[in-house]
Amino acid sequence: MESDSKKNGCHPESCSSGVIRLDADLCIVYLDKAAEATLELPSASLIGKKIDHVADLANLGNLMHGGISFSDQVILIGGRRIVCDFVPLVENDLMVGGVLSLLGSIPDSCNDTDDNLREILRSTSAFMNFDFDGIIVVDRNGIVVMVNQSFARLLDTTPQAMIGRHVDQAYQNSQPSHLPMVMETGKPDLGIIHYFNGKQVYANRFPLIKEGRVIGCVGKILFMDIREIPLIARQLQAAPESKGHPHTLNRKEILFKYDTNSIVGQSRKIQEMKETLLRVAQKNSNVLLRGESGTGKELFAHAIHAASTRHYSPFVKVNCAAIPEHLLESELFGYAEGAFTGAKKGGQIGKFEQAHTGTIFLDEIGDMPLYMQVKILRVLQEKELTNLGSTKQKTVDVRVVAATNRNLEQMVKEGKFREDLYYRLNVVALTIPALRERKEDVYPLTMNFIEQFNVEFGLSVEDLDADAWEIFKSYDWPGNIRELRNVVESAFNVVSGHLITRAHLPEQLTQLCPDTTVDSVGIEDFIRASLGKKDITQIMDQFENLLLRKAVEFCHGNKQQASRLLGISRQGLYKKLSRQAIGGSDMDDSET
Ligand SMILES: Nc1ncnc2c1ncn2[C@@H]1O[C@H](COP(=O)(O)OP(=O)(O)OP(=O)(O)O)[C@@H](O)[C@H]1O
Repeated sequence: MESDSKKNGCHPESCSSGVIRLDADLCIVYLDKAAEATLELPSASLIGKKIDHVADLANLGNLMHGGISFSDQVILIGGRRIVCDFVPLVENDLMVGGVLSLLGSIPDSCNDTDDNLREILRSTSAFMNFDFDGIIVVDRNGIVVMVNQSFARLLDTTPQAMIGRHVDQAYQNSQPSHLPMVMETGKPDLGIIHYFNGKQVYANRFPLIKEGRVIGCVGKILFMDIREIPLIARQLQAAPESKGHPHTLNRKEILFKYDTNSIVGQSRKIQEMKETLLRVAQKNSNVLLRGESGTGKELFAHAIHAASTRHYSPFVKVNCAAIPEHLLESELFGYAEGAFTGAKKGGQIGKFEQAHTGTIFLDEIGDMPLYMQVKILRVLQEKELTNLGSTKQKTVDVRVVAATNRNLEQMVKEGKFREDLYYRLNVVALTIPALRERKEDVYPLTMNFIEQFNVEFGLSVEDLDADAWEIFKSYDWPGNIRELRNVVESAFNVVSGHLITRAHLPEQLTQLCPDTTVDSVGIEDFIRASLGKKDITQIMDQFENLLLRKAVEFCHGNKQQASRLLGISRQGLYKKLSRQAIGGSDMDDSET
């Protein structure tokens, strides 16, 4: 029988913490009080010492020397196991030192790890952290002694929170671990499907046997989601053999165009929405996305799919407003061979079937005709559909994400939208706020689009000038993010330098925020209005413009005299007039 403390496990104590700064040779240059306490030596005797003289780093030492960061790894200090992170300090591509953060110790009282197992852990800890597949190691008592980041991430936790706990306590929201059973039988458990935090994973488990004795057990997750397996098989089958080398599967290839990271925005509203989205995505409920046109409803729909367990299955978009009414039914539900004149041989699969096991995105759902609403409701309720021209019922498993910018409640009242369908779709409603309600997102969105268009246009635009930013901030963006994106794109068509200025923006924006000129408000007010919005070159430009015009005016248009008045050559004056686009700047010899 295990003691209670063992059963409950122990996890790192926060008391053994601290920060140690190291130089390029991994000698201690600074340590805080907490680290001093953890090392149990006064700082004076530690400064200048090599870190591997005071701690057993095992293979982690190689990583530190190589300037490679790691987190949640175990080192030994005075026989105690301390969980730590390492971040190298790099200048001009050279490692100039690093910071070792001690996160907490795993108490000895909870850890009578076998020496043989300790040795295995010491020699494998470094590579385990970088393994893409999830790996966990428990000692013979079932206490987690090592777990890598991939594994912990699957459980929405960190290695630090798991190490030291009994494996029964360490898995949240999952089937109980089979590792204790494998240790009991001493036999490997291969190709097992295990339910882990909302996903079915494919795993192997091996007992660790030394001198005929089980000293622990390793679990290794081979596929983080078993739906990956047929996909990989399909990709391998389709691999071009003619190239002479096997097609290596890049996991990115099976990922998506957009995911939650594609949603740019730092406003509280958008951050909260992203959190809700991640929570909602894990469930299977239908989602209704509301928001004005261009707020990002489609982007959110993609992100929900990408964050859901359906993400290896298709995401199928249907724009309900764009499909001619007479084609809607066959588009959505497919048709059987010979269903109507001109029907394809073999029939056609509909959008719902295409989305089987995945997500269907019904955009502009408010534009769906009433008779089609009934049919959609049936698919949602019965999970069954019938192809046009057929009597055979087919089962479909789809999650519906619908979107609209129309007032569905009003449409229900007016009898234009079915109430029962409304409730079916509105299980989870997410309303994306208009851009004018979260102006703080204008900056990150603009910078994000600048980055995208730099690649697309082959330019190196860096920023907007202060005046253009002012316009962006005061404009209301009725077309929301789509309009912002279009404005940045149109600026890319005319910009030549590193900055987007007022001159590159469309009239609809600049008209609403007229420029303050010296002429319109006078010198004092112009300076007051410009400081902080325009830089010195722009302000001086305005003064030069005024001065040039006044000089030419004073000389009744005689540029020769005006140039003398300004103390510059005639050519110099023409150049300046031309640069400032002041009229009559063509060389006119008659004036000489
Ligand atoms: N938060 C965001 N971060 C980055 N890009 C965004 C964001 N929101 C929207 N976009 C971009 O803005 C454009 C419009 O977004 P989207 O098509 O998703 O809007 P929508 O609400 O579905 O519009 P509509 O109602 O007109 O169909 C797209 O190019 C999209 O990628």
